Amino acid sequence: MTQDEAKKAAAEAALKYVVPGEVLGVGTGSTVNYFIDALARIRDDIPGAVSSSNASTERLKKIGIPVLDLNKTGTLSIYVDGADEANKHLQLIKGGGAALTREKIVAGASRKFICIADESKLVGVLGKFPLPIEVIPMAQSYVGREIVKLGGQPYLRDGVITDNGNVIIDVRGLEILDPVKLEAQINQIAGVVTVGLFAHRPADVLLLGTPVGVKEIKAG
Ligand SMILES: O=C[C@H](O)[C@H](O)[C@H](O)COP(=O)(O)O
Repeated sequence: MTQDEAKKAAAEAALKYVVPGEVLGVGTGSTVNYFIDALARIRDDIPGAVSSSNASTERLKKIGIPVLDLNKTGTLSIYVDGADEANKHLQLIKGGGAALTREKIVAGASRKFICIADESKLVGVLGKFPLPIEVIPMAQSYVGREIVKLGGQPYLRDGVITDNGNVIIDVRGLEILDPVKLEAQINQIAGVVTVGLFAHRPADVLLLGTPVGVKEIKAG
């Protein structure tokens, strides 16, 4: 099984969590793209979706699913999104596609967060994947210096501006032993919009595509 087939299998497995007649939250990335393709088959059951990026918005509109404003929908039943890394507590690193802030907002506004990924994303300790941080442009050097104090090596992601008009700093060299603490520490730095650590609000269900089928891991 290729990595793409594993992503697709995980994405298809998430369909069973979709509540007919209810608006859902949709994340961003190559795994979510498979989920959006799958949603096309049941689009008549879906009144609309809240999207975490301009890219997903375009894709949802193409298959005829209305994209709604989170300020008008209230709490969502489910949010489906991928991850760059996940641990067994379903804490995640996200933001490889620069959509982390809107993703964290929609995840926070949803009752259930279903994470879909291929099995390579499951790790013992988070931090091998460079940790993305969305930063207000004028603060990029300052935030970089503060990250060095925390033991990380900050790299500006070249040529990337987020959907919110900000920059991304990727942090290497962090072994994240206490994700909840590090998330709070980085989010405290002035100029940080948010860090791509989803530890305070981890996923509720992790669907992992493996060669022997989709493995479901639940929180707790
Ligand atoms: O900003 C992007 C998101 O956090 C994605 O969910 C994450 O990068 C995983 O993407 P993919 O499904 O392409 O591996």
